Formats: sequence, structure tokens, C-alpha cells
Amino acid sequence: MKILTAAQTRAADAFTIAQEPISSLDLMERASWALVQWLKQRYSAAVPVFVFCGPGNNGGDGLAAARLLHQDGYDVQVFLIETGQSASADFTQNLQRLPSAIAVNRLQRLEDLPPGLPPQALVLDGLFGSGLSRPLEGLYAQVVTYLNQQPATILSIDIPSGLFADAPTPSGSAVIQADVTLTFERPKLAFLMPHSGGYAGEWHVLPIGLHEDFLNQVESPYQVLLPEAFQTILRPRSKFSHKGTFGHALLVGGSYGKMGAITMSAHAALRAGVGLLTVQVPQSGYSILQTTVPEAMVLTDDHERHLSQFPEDLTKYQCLGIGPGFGQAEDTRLALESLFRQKLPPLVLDADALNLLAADRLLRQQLPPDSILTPHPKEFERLTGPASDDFHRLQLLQNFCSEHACYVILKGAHSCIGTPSGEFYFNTTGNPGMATGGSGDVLTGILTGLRAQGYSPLEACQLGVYLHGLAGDLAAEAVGEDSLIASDLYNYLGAAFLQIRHS
Ligand SMILES: NC(=O)C1=CN([C@@H]2O[C@H](COP(=O)(O)OP(=O)(O)OC[C@H]3O[C@@H](n4cnc5c(N)ncnc54)[C@H](OP(=O)(O)O)[C@@H]3O)[C@@H](O)[C@H]2O)[C@@H](O)CC1
Ligand SMILES: Nc1ncnc2c1ncn2[C@@H]1O[C@H](COP(=O)(O)OP(=O)(O)O)[C@@H](O)[C@H]1O
Ligand SMILES: [K+]
Repeated sequence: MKILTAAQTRAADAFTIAQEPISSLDLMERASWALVQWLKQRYSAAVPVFVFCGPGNNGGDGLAAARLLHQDGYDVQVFLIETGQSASADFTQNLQRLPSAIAVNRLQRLEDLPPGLPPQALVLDGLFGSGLSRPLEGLYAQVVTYLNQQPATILSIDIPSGLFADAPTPSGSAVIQADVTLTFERPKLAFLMPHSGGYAGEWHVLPIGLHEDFLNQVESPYQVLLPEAFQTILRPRSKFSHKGTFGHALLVGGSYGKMGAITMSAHAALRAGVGLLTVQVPQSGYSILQTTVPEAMVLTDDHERHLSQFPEDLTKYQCLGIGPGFGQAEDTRLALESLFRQKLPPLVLDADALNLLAADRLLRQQLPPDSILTPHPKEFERLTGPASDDFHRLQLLQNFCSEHACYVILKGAHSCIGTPSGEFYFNTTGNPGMATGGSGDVLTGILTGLRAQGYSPLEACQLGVYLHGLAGDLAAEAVGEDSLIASDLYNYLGAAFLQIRHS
């Protein structure tokens, strides 16, 4: 699903109004109706609703929602922030349509605000939406600070007020801290970024019938991954298939004290459906691997505690995953250097393999095209240098992927896949229970297993991050986020496959 910028959203709005055709006022009514339908399922009419409106169409949505909620028996009060700014036409129309039974409070200074809102109250935040053009100041900023201090639940209409949809919001700006955001038609880029995503709270996308032709044609480099995409990607396992059909993967990693990392990757590659798996570890890992992952074949390095070599014949493998528990010993670095001079199967690189790459520009330049790299933000920073904000980080991601013709999964709450052609795919599965040691090792195993089965690098990245997060969500349903550990992720991978195969 494509993500639109604020400007594209305005264009989608205008296109829909002209082509459907529908009046702008009726489109606002449709958006507000969708919002109210959602809200009614979650909050009963016993909950008092306080609607805060700015001067634009976001405020217009708030007014229309206030009227619809009042019709449904909710106790609604409206607060208009009046700074002398002229209101939008649809705002004005909706203000005129407001039944006189709804109390309208006009706020011109901070003192006009009620001393406090009841904890059981629901605040509808309709101050500003996609039309925000500068950080909030004065009375608007004061109202935001006031609302953020209230014990009430805040539901933001479209976007938390004060948050820029597709540009960095300057730090220290007044932004609504929403509990829930109901956003129209498409998620906003800011919801997916580490520094701004938290403002949106739990967010949901409400379709409001923006014109299909526009949505199909509009070009956007940003997409979110949804399960529908996998119906065409996921391959069936045909009746006469055999283990050779599903590829032979090689995982290289592990060092003394970090053998668990490569063990978890191995489990994950197997659960991702690979036909055969070989794992190369230092000698001290031999019994560990043979005991804990009996399905895998094990090769050992000459060294007891760290890796210093790769198997000689790499041609029989369909994917080579390197990194979990790899270490950064000098021998290990030299082994990686000589590896890059050979003809190689598709690569997945993680953890210390990335740190070694980061420390060596020449090595980076030899990175084979179509490799998949899976850095967390710190590893990414080592590869590209620091980013000034989340949007700059996306720019660095794009530069890196196009310079090295590779795919980079920038891991996080919404892991982002960067591609050589400049598209970005944000993941929508996963939860904070996955913020636990070894989660990334599991992802490496999944990607290696998928790539060995012949999935393209982009398919493997998309399927891999989605399944990994979904396994985390299913595991969290069973054991809770607090107790989730990385091995739960490969243990729930089967359930995740079943869910996307049958959705
Ligand atoms: N297509 C859709 O998805 C649909 C969208 N809909 C809804 O419309 C919303 C977008 O509405 P919108 O364009 O009127 O923008 P909104 O944010 O309400 O306010 C803009 C006004 O505020 C002003 N202003 C800006 N920043 C400011 C600041 N810091 N401090 C003070 N003022 C500031 C700005 O003035 P200016 O920048 O010109 O100075 C302008 O006057 C969207 O989020 C959704 O809720 C639905 O109804 C229908 C379908
Ligand atoms: N809050 C979160 N929400 C969703 N996924 C998360 C969250 N925190 C971590 N993850 C996922 O868990 C994995 C952590 O990887 P990484 O930091 O490399 O862990 P490790 O090095 O311990 O294996 C990534 O795939 C990341 O997307
Ligand atoms: K808002």
C-alpha cells in the first residue's frame, strides 16, 4: 500500500472531488462518518466527548464528528481555538450545521480552558491535520500542552496535531501525544519513523473512498507491507517437490560465548522452509550445533573459538548468511575479505559482518550486488555515518542501496526495506516484545532460508520481515510481550506462515 505525502493527499482529495464527483463538504462528511463509526464501536455514549477544533478542514472534521456523535446520543462539547485566523469554508459550513444543543466554547486565551477534563473523557483532536505548515506556537501550543497533561484519552483526527506528516517535526515543538490516531485512507510517513511514530499512539487507517484511479497512478517511493502482497509472492510446495527443490543454505557465524546467535539463525532458516542447511562454526560450536539443531549439517573452522575461513566450495549453496555471533577477530576479517574475491551465492549479511564492512571502505566496495544487509540503527550509522533526523536517515538508506546495488533492512519498530531502485517498504508487524537479544539473528536465518529457496532479494526481504514480525505478534499473544524471547520467534514462524497462506 502506497504512502502519500501531505501534498499528494491534497491532490487525491481534489481529484476525488472533481472525478467522482463529490463536493468537498460531502467528502468531509464521509471522513467524519467513518471516524464516528469506528469510535462508536470502541467507546459507549456514556463517555463524554470534548472536540478541539482548529481553523482548517481538520477542525471541520471535528465539527462534523461532533454533530454525528450528538445525533447518536453522545454528550459532546466543542472547543474552538480562536486566534483571529480565517476558517476554511467547510469548517464554517459545519459550524453552521452544529445543533444548538451542543455547547460551543470559544477559546481566545489559556484561561478560557476548563481547569481539567475528566479521566473518562474522550478528546477528539481536530486542531491541525495534513495542512500543518509550521510548528505550533502561542495558544495552539498551549492547548496542546494542556491536552497532553489531561488524564483523558486523546483520539487524533488524521494526524496528531503539530506533527508534520512527511517532514521532520523540530524537536521541542508542541505535538499532541495521541492514544489513538484514526488516519484517512493511508498511513502517514511520520507514523513509521522512530522519533515521530510514538505521537500517533495506536493508529488505524480509515478508508474514505478517495478515487482509485488517483491512488493507482500516483507515484510514491514509500509503501507499507500488507498481507495481501504475499498471496502472489508465497510459493506453494508442490506434491512432487523434494529437499533439493527448496535450496541448500549455508550459515556462517558463531564464536566462543556467542554460539547461541548462529544456533537461533539455524533454527529460523529451517523453519523458513529451506531444503538443506549447513552451518559453519568454530570448533567449540560443533557439539552445540549438532545437539541443538540436529536437522542442520555442521562444518567446523580450524579455530577453536573464532572463525577464520569459509568452506572452499560455495557453489553448491543457494544462499550464504553471515554474521550472527561472527565476532570481529582479525582472522575473521581476513576471511571475509578473501570471500568477497570469489564467485558467491546470494548473500545475507548481519551483525559483525556489517561492522567489519563498516570499518573497511574497500571491502564495502566489493559487496556483491543484490546482497541483503540487516543493520539495526547503530550498525547502519556505522555504515553510513550519522543521520540528522529520521528523514535524512531514509536518504542515507537510499544512497547506500543505490551505490552498492543492495537491499538494506533497517531494523526497528517498523523495519524499513531500502532497495537499489529507491523504493522503501515499511513493515507493519512486530511488537516491543521483540526488543530482546537474538531477535535479529532469527531474521537473518529467515532471510537466508527464503533466499536459498529462490525468492528474489526483494521478495525475501518483504516476506522475511513480515513473517518475523507476525511470528512475534503470535508469540506475544501466547506468552505476552514481557516474556517473549527470540526462540519464540522461530517457534511461531510456522503459525505465521499458516496465517499468511490462509488469509
Ligand atoms: N483528503 C483527505 O484525506 C481528507 C482530509 N480531510 C481533513 O482535512 C485535513 C486537512 O485540512 P487542511 O488542509 O484544511 O489543513 P488543517 O491541518 O486542518 O489546517 C490548515 C490551516 O491551518 C493553518 N496552519 C497550518 N499550520 C499552522 C500553524 N502552525 N499555526 C497556525 N495555523 C496553521 C493553515 O494556514 P496557512 O498554512 O495557510 O497559514 C490553514 O489555514 C486533513 O488532515 C483531514 O483531517 C477530510 O475532511 C476530507 C478528506
Ligand atoms: N519495538 C519493536 N517493534 C517491532 N519489532 C521490533 C521492536 N524492537 C525490535 N524489533 C525487531 O527485533 C529485531 C532486533 O534485531 P537486533 O537489534 O539485530 O537484535 P539482536 O542483535 O539481539 O539479534 C529486528 O528485526 C527488529 O525489527
Ligand atoms: K489532528
